[in-house]
Amino acid sequence: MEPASSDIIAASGIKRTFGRGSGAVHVLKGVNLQIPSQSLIAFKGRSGSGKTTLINLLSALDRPSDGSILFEGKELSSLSNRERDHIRRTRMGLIFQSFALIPLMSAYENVEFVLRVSGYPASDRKAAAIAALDHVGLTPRMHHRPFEMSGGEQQRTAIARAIAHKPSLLLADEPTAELDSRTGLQIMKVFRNLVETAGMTIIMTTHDPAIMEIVDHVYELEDGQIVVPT
Ligand SMILES: Nc1ncnc2c1ncn2[C@@H]1O[C@H](COP(=O)(O)OP(=O)(O)OP(=O)(O)O)[C@@H](O)[C@H]1O
Repeated sequence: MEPASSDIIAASGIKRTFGRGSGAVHVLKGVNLQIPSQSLIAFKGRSGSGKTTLINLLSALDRPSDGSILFEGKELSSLSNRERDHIRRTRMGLIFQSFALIPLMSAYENVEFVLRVSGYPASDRKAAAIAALDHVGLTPRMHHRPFEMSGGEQQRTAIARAIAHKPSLLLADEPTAELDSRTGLQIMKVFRNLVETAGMTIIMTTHDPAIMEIVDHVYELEDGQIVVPT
């Protein structure tokens, strides 16, 4: 199938093998994917099926052993490391299961700090951090440090940090795994709002059937390939 211009990601024949020779592990064996812009997508699959490996490839943290990944029409593997870093820092946001916040900094400082180290213009940093925290409903808690916040608030801080530079793609590896189901659904509301109001595309991994019910598409990884999208 030809990639449609409205696809933010078009990947074909992606393979990823770790190791060599008799010790080689063939994790992805020819994954094809087309992700429409402004959609909320989940990858599912048993533990070890390659979800994190795929997220690392789509976010240009890793390179495929074979195959092509077009992100906003650009072939990621043809770019230098510097160009890939630039795309990741400007067009993508990453969120992890463990939040990964800096403990001694407030929510606001956590967001502002990441803008600072990624070279975001100094004159716009304060406004961008405040807008991102507002987007996830954290304005009242922005001067609290992580240990003074609930798990859901900490994850919303991590989301604010990932969206403050206004990326087009948000990649989230198990973002609700450490949260109870009610809080997990609140995070999904934040994601849905980002898709609807900020026009982002969100790709997440999950094991939670309740979450698979509320995303736009679920892709299942099995035996190194994507099986029937639902
Ligand atoms: N750098 C690496 N070197 C060798 N093997 C690796 C490497 N990274 C991942 N693997 C292997 O690839 C397979 C897929 O791992 P991956 O973390 O992508 O699975 P997953 O679907 O995200 O699992 P989980 O649901 O448990 O997080 C596993 O067998 C893992 O051991």
